[in-house]
Amino acid sequence: MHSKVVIIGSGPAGHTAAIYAARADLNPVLYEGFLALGIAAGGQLTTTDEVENYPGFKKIQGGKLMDQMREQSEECGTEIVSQTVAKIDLKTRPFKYWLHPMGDDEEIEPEEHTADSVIIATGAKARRLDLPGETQYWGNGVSACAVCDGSLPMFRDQSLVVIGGGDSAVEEALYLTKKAKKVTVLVRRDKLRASRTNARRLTTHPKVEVKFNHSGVLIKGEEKKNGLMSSLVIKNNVTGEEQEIEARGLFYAVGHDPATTLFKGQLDMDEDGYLITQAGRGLTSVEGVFAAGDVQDKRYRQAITSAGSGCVAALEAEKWLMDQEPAVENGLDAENQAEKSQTNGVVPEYRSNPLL
Ligand SMILES: Cc1cc2nc3c(=O)[nH]c(=O)nc-3n(C[C@H](O)[C@H](O)[C@H](O)COP(=O)(O)OP(=O)(O)OC[C@H]3O[C@@H](n4cnc5c(N)ncnc54)[C@H](O)[C@@H]3O)c2cc1C
Repeated sequence: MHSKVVIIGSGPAGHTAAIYAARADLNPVLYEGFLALGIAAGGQLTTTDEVENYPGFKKIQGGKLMDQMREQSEECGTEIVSQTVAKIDLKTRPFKYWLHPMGDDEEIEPEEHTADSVIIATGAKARRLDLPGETQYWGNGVSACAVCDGSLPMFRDQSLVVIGGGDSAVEEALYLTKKAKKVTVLVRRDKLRASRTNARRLTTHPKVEVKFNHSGVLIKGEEKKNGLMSSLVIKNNVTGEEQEIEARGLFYAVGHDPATTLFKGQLDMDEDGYLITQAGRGLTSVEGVFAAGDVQDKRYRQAITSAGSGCVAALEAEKWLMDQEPAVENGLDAENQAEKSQTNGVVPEYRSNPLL
């Protein structure tokens, strides 16, 4: 199969890109994944309950919001394929890619597909600690996103715990202090990895207690269906001593893994594996390949910012494809053809990516 635009990923970034590309008559094909990275089609929002900060919806279930986005992209004309992209070759154009028949652990299908442009919206996965009780109380106290969930009524005027020692952990803990009674921050080592300013803000905040050399051990709570968490057993890593502390909420701030394994060695990435894009435009280091959403954003990681960058990536892809048309329609002369093959398919006068 050959497509003008292929979108990989099915979170808010992927579906927004699909809506824009479909409305521009680009006939996009969106691969929503079959439990890619262990996340259902629809992305991270399918793992949360209430979303209260997506404009237009005062309160909506994460899964429902994503179902509605999917419906909208399909109605606009997107072809949605429930498979995971297993392999991609971005070295020459048209780009080539292959699929897993079903889940990530399945063999790769031999059939080769091609695309003129690719929008990467594969997202990221918040790291979990696999503490006992985590699955039981996930969404009922345990979360991986304070900015997303910290304002929920269940956390107001409550004692909360954040685990992590970097700048994200500090920012998440400070965010929680606005509504919580108390925030305890568990730091595995004897110091924070945050900037000095952030560290000072945290350690001097009247609602915050930082416990260095401490880890979480066991999450406890109500023993009924959808029961809330109520406490956390913690351990002093130096003395081995354990204690139980009051905790209505537990927020992991131990990092995210961007879904970029497919693109290693092909696209520029930062030291944490996030795709590097040109700020505000979604252009990656390869012309014709765009990225949107959490896969290229380690700072904000919100549904609305992902949707916004999905729109940008689709508009950039549309413009870029249009810029290619004269070369295709008018036919390139032999000299240009030779130059094109030597420049990885990029004809200099049609170059729109200033990074190249
Ligand atoms: C528990 C939790 C609660 C949250 N709550 C909120 C909230 O209330 N408000 C808010 O604004 N944000 C919230 N967020 C953050 C928000 O979910 C993310 O910022 C947003 O979903 C990122 O969107 P995305 O489009 O970049 O990708 P993602 O949502 O990460 O989706 C990417 C999708 O692509 C699929 N995929 C990956 N690789 C492939 C492949 N090779 N082939 C095909 N498919 C693939 C993945 O399986 C996944 O389904 C929350 C996050 C979490 C974890």
